[in-house]
Amino acid sequence: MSAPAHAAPAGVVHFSKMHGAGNDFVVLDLRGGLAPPGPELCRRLADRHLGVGCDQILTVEDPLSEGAVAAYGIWNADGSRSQQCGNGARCIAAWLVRDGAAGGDRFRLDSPAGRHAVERVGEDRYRIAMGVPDFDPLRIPMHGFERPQDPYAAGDASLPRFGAVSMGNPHALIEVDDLDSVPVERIGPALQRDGVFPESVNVGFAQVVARDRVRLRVYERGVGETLACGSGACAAAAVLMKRGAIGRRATIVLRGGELLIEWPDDDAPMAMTGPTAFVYEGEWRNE
Ligand SMILES: N[C@@H](CCC[C@H](N)C(=O)O)C(=O)O
Repeated sequence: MSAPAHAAPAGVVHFSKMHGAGNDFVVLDLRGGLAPPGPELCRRLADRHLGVGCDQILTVEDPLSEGAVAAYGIWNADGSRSQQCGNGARCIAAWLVRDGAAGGDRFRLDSPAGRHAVERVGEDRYRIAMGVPDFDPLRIPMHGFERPQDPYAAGDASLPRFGAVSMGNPHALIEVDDLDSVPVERIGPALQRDGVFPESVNVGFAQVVARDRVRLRVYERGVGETLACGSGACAAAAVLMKRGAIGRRATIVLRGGELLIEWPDDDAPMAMTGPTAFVYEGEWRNE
């Protein structure tokens, strides 16, 4: 058995560079019980000038539950951990299919947020069951709106421009009229620092274009604005669908690509379908 990724033999770490709709990843194979990378190694790998460069580091790990083909872990570019990564889930699925470990076009994956049913629906396209969106402020977590009579907790339409939801990770959504003029770089970090979200938050800005089409930008926790955020697309769809602003099947248009989100009803798991891409294979010298 080889040594942990952050103490690899001769300081060499093999990785796959991938992206899903422009959200890019360094993928490390830690199956066989290899130790995960520490925050410092994640920051160095993610550095776009001095490292490989990516939004997230994803680890392929041994399954956590019976029937799953593998589990995956998620680290943001700043070294912090996350519980959910929609674009990452599709890329891990594609990685496992290429590896031969998936065993077919339908399989199950374990993530820190739970188990996901995966379906390969095209050469490089995957559909992932992303779980049931959770609007309970205590579980997002989001302070200040915990009482059941609060309009937010009740899912009331009286707060039409703001919403928050957990997709396993925390998301806030602000609906805007003109996405291109939103000061994403100012509002995103300000909301993340706000004590309302004790574990910080991924901040989405959505412009509804039609009942089945939404433009979205996301200022991600632990990264900054990315070209796409899969869980952010699900979160935006969840807030807008629950409010009735869009239908239950919608295309979310992100800066790096499009994701199809389907949520038949409030109690059903949400499904996200989108692209994956291998960019290159590499070796990182951990010196
Ligand atoms: N880009 C991801 C989300 C990655 C984690 C996020 N930044 C967090 O800290 O929760 C996606 O595609 O969902």
